[in-house]
Amino acid sequence: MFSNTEIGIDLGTANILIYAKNKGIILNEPSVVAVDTTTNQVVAVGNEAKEMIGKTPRNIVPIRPLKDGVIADFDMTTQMLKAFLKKVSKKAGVSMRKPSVVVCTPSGSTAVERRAIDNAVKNFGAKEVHLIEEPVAAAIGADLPVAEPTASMIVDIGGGTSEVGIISFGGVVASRSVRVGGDHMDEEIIQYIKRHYNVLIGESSAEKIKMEIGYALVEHSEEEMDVRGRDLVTGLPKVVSIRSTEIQRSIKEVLESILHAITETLESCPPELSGDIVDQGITITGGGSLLKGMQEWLSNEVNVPVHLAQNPLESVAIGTGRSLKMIQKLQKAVK
Ligand SMILES: Nc1ncnc2c1ncn2[C@@H]1O[C@H](COP(=O)(O)OP(=O)(O)OP(=O)(O)O)[C@@H](O)[C@H]1O
Repeated sequence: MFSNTEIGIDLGTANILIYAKNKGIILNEPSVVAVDTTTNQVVAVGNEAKEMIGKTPRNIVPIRPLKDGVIADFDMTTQMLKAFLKKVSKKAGVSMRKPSVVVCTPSGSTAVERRAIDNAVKNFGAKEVHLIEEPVAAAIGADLPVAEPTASMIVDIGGGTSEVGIISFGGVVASRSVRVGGDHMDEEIIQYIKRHYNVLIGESSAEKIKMEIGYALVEHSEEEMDVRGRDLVTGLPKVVSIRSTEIQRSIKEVLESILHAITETLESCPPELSGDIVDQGITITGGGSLLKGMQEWLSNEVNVPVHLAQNPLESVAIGTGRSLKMIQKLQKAVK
């Protein structure tokens, strides 16, 4: 049924990934656009635009059109999507003649936004466009047996949202979506350092701290890191030394919200499927699953084995691309 190029797009809050059949991931860039406010034109997208954050002249504003799992700026989201599609058609040598496209959208997007994304991709020349739910895409990408009559549980911890789903027979049996993810951990780190040290640090620094010395709520040997920012009292640059236990404390609430979504989903799982989850465990995907200690902490909390997917950052995109074949089987992957 899909005779032309088959493309899967993970339209994430933090990153956008494009997957092409037989080629794999052909684009993986931050979901950022840089806009010239004097002309309202997009001047850069992706990596180039992200590098501009906090460093541009006043008229060039880098924005994240997707925020907290929803499309915050629709016009910019479609412009960004078009720019990326153009880029892959030029660079990756993927023919964009009437591609069949599956897009995984943030769970919080409304029917109007979904329709508009559908239109934006169709305007680009797509022959057909399907939208897919994030947990299903993540589960397919993580090689879980989604079409089997056995329950697979997936937790995708992204930048703006965390999605929990139990899937069986190609359909979602139970799910939860919370608007917390890795980006909120960064925000909490910024606030913590501001409150305790009177120093303001940028988003990129906060993300770096999280990746280097951030831990889920597990015991670990203390680590330290020097952080550069602006002293809020003197206005001058300042370096402070931060400990990993401080970072752990600052992101505790975000972690607990994710855990709460998992326990709620387990509670709403039909009893005959709960046994499968105890046997198979839970698979975690998304950038947030890479936080140190995440696997250990979650399995301790829910008393079920937790596995890290093979390509946690790419699972949704891979699953989105692969789902083209299964699209008719997937109950919820409808236009
Ligand atoms: N090694 C790591 N340790 C901790 N966090 C990480 C690591 N690598 C990436 N992240 C975080 O993962 C998040 C991005 O994850 P991902 O790319 O899966 O999100 P997304 O799909 O764009 O977002 P969403 O699913 O909310 O739309 C960011 O907050 C990033 O800082």
